[in-house]
Amino acid sequence: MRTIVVGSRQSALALTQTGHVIEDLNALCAEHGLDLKFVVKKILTKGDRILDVTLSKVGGKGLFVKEIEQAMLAGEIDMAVHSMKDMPSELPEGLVNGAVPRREDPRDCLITLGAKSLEDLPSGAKVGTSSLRRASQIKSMRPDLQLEPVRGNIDSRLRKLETEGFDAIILAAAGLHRMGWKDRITSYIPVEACLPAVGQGALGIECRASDEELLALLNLYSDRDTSATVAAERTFLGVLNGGCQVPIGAHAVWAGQEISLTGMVGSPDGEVILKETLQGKDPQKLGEAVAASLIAKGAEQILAQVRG
Ligand SMILES: NCc1[nH]cc(CCC(=O)O)c1CC(=O)O
Repeated sequence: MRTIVVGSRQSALALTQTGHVIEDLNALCAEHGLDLKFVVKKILTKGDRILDVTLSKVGGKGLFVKEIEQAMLAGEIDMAVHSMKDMPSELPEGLVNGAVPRREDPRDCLITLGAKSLEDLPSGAKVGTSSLRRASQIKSMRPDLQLEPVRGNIDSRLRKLETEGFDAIILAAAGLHRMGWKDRITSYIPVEACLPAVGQGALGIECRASDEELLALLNLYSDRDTSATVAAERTFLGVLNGGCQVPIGAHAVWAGQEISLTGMVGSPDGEVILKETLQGKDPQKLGEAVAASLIAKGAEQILAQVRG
């Protein structure tokens, strides 16, 4: 019997996601007669240590994954579960994304103290989000709202809704669903109104490229439909050279025999929202085509202003 050491960040969401994946993998092992056991090892990442500083100022992609990847390359851990949204586009030599399990709800959602929906919020209401993508799209619908940064893990953001005078905050539905906190959600924001972050709601499972035994199991776990739609979204983001600190959104779904990908680049004030939807069979070509279309509409000028 081999023991697989699963590295995880210490946040409640990371530990919960890791726990869910281990449950699924245990079930798959039982079903396929595989003799593997999983244990969790907590890792403190740079992103967790500086959560209260302005993350975008510290910069650098993959603030949450670097330490985990180093531990994996050193053989201290064997695999790690990441939110696809936080996963850098390039993995270090020797590591691979072994599985993209079936996606959770990709939408953003609103958690309010009183209002029933975004439309229902009074003029001037204070809405918490640190995401330029969310701020841009919400401002374009409701320029009268006051958007303010709110940092921290989802549990501390929910607390801040009450302690820091917000009327509402916006979070990814997937995180709340996984935590079992569905009842905190006031309303879901349709993807047509607010395109999610690339990969939102999806997980990626990283392991060493040489770990054939684990890769065989992860291959059974991976969801082909989610893999392809997330690949289209990530190609789109890669062409625009975006991380999570830029006002870029994308969402891909299967529409019959093809993938339909919508991409968005917006100005932080919400005055310009560029969008394109295209269909295609090849995730890479589709991601590139949607990015090319937005570049033709002026996406690079908007992004250059944001990057400063
Ligand atoms: N940026 C932080 C982050 N990374 C992943 C999730 C949870 C949802 C997901 O899997 O996309 C969240 C919280 C949020 O944005 O509300």
